[in-house]
Amino acid sequence: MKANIVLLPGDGIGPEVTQAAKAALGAIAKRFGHEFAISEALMGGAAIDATGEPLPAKTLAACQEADAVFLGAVGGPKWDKSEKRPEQGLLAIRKALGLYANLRPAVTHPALYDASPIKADRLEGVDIMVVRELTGGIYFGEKEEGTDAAWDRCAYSGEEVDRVLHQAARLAKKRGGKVTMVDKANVLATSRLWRRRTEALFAEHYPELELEFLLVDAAAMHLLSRPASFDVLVTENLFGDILTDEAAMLVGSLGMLPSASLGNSGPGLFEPCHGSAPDIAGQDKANPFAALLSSAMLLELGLGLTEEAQILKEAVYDCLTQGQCTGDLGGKLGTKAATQAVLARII
Ligand SMILES: NC(=O)C1=CN([C@@H]2O[C@H](COP(=O)(O)OP(=O)(O)OC[C@H]3O[C@@H](n4cnc5c(N)ncnc54)[C@H](O)[C@@H]3O)[C@@H](O)[C@H]2O)C=CC1
Ligand SMILES: CC(C)CC(=O)C(=O)O
Ligand SMILES: [Mg+2]
Repeated sequence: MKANIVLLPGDGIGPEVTQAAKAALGAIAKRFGHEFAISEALMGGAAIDATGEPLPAKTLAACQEADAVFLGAVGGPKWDKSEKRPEQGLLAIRKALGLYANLRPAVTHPALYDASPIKADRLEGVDIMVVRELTGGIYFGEKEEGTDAAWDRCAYSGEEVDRVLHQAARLAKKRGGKVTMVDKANVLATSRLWRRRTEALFAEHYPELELEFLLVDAAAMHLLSRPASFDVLVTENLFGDILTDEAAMLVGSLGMLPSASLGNSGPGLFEPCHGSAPDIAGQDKANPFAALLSSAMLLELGLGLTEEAQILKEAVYDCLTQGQCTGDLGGKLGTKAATQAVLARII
């Protein structure tokens, strides 16, 4: 097949892990005879430096015309005090492409049990699909920032809630048949909206699914004490952001968590859950597997190439089984060598 893929390397370790993704997509294309036109565009801090904007119009236009988009990571101390922030570009592209559902799978693997701070017996069989609402809530509300006071508005419409709930329910039907909805309904009005919409929507459309409600503080605890009891976890933007970094440590490292951001039409955006990791940037230390697993999601969910995605995932997991991984997982390989180990299993 022919596909137009746009890469947004971004900042910090973003370009390092994007190189890994590019190499893997190239290797898959070669093995299966696909023609992937892979191009790169400016995004985040790199784009601010070059153009003054975190998401230049040219970049957005290229993404809108693409079949799929891959993003490394954006941000870093260099831009933390600047008027325009790299992260604004990330929020803007998610909004512009209508990517309201962010799928973040957290799946444990026996080869990584030692890398997790959680006891191995709790990690057996953990396979959680977090569905994070991505274009609403407090990240997108009005804000005011004064020297002595500041506020952020958190707002959701029923429609915004329903569409991501449908996405979560459809996934649960194909998986273990359970949905956990996480909110703070004992305090927040928006959470009470989420709860009412969830009760009504599941009663009407998905009565066959098991439905669980958890308050977010307790959910953070249950994720560690009984992670294997979760199937699909659906939640609002802020809670999903936080809980998925926690879930990454069930797997063993933030460098292991991939994601797919999807809307109703147009290209999906595929990105590791981690940030630009300034503390290890430029040192060949970044774990490229979250980026490679995000590339597998791009192949499967972005381009419909299921077999190709499976080959890439198996290559990553085989490396893990053989201990061929980066330092965050207890391995000895650098980013480039870990990527090569995966590529050697694809060709
Ligand atoms: N999607 C994105 O572009 C995101 C961007 N950010 C931005 O990234 C910058 C740094 O944020 P932090 O809070 O430090 O979060 P971070 O996710 O960049 O790093 C947190 C910790 O995890 C480690 N880590 C992250 N990815 C890793 C990988 N692939 N391999 C090995 N270790 C890895 C880092 O070294 C660091 O110790 C900030 O500017 C933040 O706004 C943060 C999260 C997501
Ligand atoms: C700019 C932030 C919302 C990025 C982030 O932490 C994430 O998407 O996980
Ligand atoms: Mg995050």
